[in-house]
Parts: sequence; C-alpha cells; structure tokens
Amino acid sequence: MTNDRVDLTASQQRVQTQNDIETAITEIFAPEDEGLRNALATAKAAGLPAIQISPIQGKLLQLLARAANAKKILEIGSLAGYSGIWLARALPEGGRLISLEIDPKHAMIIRNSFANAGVGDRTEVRVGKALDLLPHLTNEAPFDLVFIDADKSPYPHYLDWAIQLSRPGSIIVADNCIRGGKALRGSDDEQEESTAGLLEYNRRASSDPRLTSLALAVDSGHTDGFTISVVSSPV
Ligand SMILES: C[S@@+](CC[C@H](N)C(=O)[O-])C[C@H]1O[C@@H](n2cnc3c(N)ncnc32)[C@H](O)[C@@H]1O
Repeated sequence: MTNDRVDLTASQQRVQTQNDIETAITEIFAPEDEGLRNALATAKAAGLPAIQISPIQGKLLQLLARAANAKKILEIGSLAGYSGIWLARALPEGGRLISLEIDPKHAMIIRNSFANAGVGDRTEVRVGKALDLLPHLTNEAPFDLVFIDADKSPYPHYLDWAIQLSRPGSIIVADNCIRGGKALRGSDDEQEESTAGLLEYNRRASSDPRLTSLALAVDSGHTDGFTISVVSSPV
C-alpha cells in the first residue's frame, strides 16, 4: 500500500517534470505569435475541434522544411491552418505551400488565418478529397516536404502519393503515427480501419528501400507523434 502510494507519487512527479520540460521547450524554442494564436482562437470560435499539432511539432516541421531547403510544401489535412502557418513560415520568398482540405467550411477560415499570419501570398488551399486532388499535383511536383495529417485509413495511399510527388532528399512527415503504441504493434483495434491504415503506413515507411524513416513520440504526453521519412533514392 505504502509502496503503491510512493510509486504513484513518483510517476506523478515524472509527468509533472515532463510537462515542465515541454512548457520550457515551447517557451524557449517554439513560442506562438499572434498569427498562430489568432488561428487557434478563430478555429475555437468556429467550433472546430482542437486536434492541431503542438507548437513543438510545428517547430519541428519548420526545422525539417529548412533542412530540406524547401521551396514547395504539400500539406494533406489543414483543419484551420495552424500547421500550415508553421510550414509556410519556413518557406523562402517565392516559396509555395499547397494545403488540401476536404471541408469547404474550413477553407475560408484557413485562408483568413493564413492572411492574418502574413503568409497569404505563399499559400493555396485546395478543397476536396485528398485522393481526388493528389493526381492533379503531378505537374507541380516535386515537393520538398509533404505533411500528412488527414483521415487515417488512406495513410498508405498518401505515402504512395507523397513518394511519387517527391525528389531524393524530400522529407515526408505523417502525424498520429504512434497512437499509444497501437499504430506500431497493433492491438484489438487492428480491425478498426484507421489503426490498420496507420500500422500499414509504419510498416511501409520502415521497410521501403527508397525511404529512411523513424517514428518519434513528439506530442504532449509522448503517446503520439510523427513518422518522419527522407526519400533517399530516386523515386
Ligand atoms: C487533424 S486535422 C489537421 C490538423 C492540421 N494539420 C493542424 O495540425 O493544424 C485533419 C483535417 O483533415 C481533413 N480531412 C479529413 N479527411 C480528408 C480527406 N480525405 N481529404 C482532405 N482532407 C481531409 C479534416 O477535415 C481535418 O480538417
């Protein structure tokens, strides 16, 4: 009994320490400015769910875009434009972010948030089902970075498209690729379409000889995160 209490306290302390560390990293390396805060406030006022990436994930996307010297970025799943703002800000002058979003109600919000954040000139929102829009992007490829964050069951198809629209050295990032371990090792949920899509995504990302990949637990709480891949041979 006493030991249980001690263990619980220790684990609570670990969580507290983890939260403190994340808060400190966010404050020092990934503070949100007015553009990002406004995008979140607008999304909340419009009743959109708060399922965007964290500031640390946003900064990691920026860092990867800069590492790839990205001039063209593709995003699949925009919600209210929060991750799009982080990505667009990594672009040099003349750079371009194309963001695909299925929900037409979101499109106006996203365009306003991009404009408010000062990235309206380098961003474009295309409305429709990603699998219908992706074949129309071949003329605009290659993209230097592709960020996948839409519905989960087609993730393996999104990976195929991301590779097809890439060049050697392009970076592909997919969100929600850990899901508390379910997206790595499977579980009773495996029959569930979204878990199956994520499992297959990780299976392909880790075994495709054209990719060098790693899953990283980078969300708050370290139970979910990105699978990051570099396209390392001709596609
Ligand atoms: C998790 S949210 C994206 C969050 C956003 N990337 C961020 O971090 O700010 C997923 C978005 O994908 C969109 N979506 C879902 N299925 C889609 C599809 N088949 N094609 C395009 N967008 C889709 C949803 O409407 C939603 O806005």
